Amino acid sequence: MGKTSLDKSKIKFLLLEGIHPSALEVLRAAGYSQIETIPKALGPEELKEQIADVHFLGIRSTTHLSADVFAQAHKLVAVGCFCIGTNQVDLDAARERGIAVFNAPYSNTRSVAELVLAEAILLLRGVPEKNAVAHRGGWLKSAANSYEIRGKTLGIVGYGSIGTQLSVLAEGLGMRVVFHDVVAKLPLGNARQARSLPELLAASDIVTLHVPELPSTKWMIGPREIAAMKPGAILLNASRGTVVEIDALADAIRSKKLLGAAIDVFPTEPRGNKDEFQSPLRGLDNVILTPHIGGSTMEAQANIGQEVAEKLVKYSDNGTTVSSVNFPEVSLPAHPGKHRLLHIHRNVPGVLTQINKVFSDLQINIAAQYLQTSGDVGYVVTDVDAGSSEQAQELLAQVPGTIRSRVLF
Ligand SMILES: NC(=O)C1=CN([C@@H]2O[C@H](COP(=O)(O)OP(=O)(O)OC[C@H]3O[C@@H](n4cnc5c(N)ncnc54)[C@H](O)[C@@H]3O)[C@@H](O)[C@H]2O)C=CC1
Ligand SMILES: O=C(O)CCC(=O)C(=O)O
Repeated sequence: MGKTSLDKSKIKFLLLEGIHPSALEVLRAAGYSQIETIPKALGPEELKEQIADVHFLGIRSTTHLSADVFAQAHKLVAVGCFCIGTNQVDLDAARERGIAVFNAPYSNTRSVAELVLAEAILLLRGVPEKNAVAHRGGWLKSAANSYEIRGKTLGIVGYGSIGTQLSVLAEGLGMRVVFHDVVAKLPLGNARQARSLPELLAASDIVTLHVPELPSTKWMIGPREIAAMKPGAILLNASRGTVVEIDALADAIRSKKLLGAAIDVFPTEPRGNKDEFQSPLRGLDNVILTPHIGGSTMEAQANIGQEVAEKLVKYSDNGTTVSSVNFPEVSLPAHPGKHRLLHIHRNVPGVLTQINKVFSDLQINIAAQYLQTSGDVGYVVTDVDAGSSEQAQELLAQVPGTIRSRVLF
């Protein structure tokens, strides 16, 4: 891969999936003007065409970036996931091509916790079903199967940023909280950590899922786990669509094993608002179906837009990779009066020696140098006096093991 060293006016951003305008404000304020926005996700073929000349790509949860797609993204420097989850991106393939990936790990967590709690209350009162019946001209005034939330047990699977916030909010409403996590976690308030998933399932009136998409969480809730839940319990999933076997859930709702469910994420989701949503859960009145909007509040989206755009700008302007999810993390100071050479390479012995040989052969004085490695990739940043970088940049790009090099003026 060759060198990348561009004037800001030539750097292209492509923002997909209706990323909040706060991102554009940050990019424009930083001097970037070539910014294209598309309100939906793109399929692989369209994506390959669109990203061929793009330097920075912004996506949310629906755009899949595979090794195959990255193979066509010859100019891509970084990807911003304007969300928490990065399961939609082949992070290893990106790193191997020297493409840094960033996300917003916290900004929408409160929004998810609020939605889940509201859904739990509505489902315990049978509101989705009563509402659907009323829309069809019916009248379902009854206390049967309607319960207060206080005193009920909430089982939280995945006690991370979202799970812990939910724990605190639920206890505020008088709920008991039990959680399951693969890591030992400090229980907040009076919550307690279950010894296993089956123990949580057996103890909970409401089970809510807040795990990332991982091989270990794929189809984590299937027929066996649903059978282990209390009769008349409720299942909430605002994590990832691959965590719950949706046919098993539909069966459990139809057989009345479960009283209701709220599902925000699906194994297959439409790419945009004009595409049809298909699911075996359609038509089941006591299932709340939402179009992956757990994090879709104005507050969360504005914050995410700003946060991720700032990370892209920092990487573009200064080389800083702090909080990248797939890349060696380096925090860099400003470099006034210096040129900054960024070198991404295979993490094999001898590359740093070769890099520094370039500077010594050219008799270039190194003002500062930073190195970090992550797995199979190394990242070396070298500040040199302005005016001496051009020849060095050309020779650095030829160092064996180079993945990508860039110079910042
Ligand atoms: N519906 C929506 O719009 C949104 C969905 N999400 C999803 O929610 C997920 C969770 O978000 P955060 O709480 O911020 O993540 P987090 O990383 O803070 O917490 C996840 C927790 O799950 C635990 N975990 C991992 N594997 C597990 C397993 N097999 N069993 C039990 N626990 C396990 C981890 O140890 C961690 O404590 C995200 O990865 C994302 O996929 C996030 C934001 C919005
Ligand atoms: O808002 C989105 O597009 C995705 C939210 C989400 O699932 C996440 O943040 O991981």
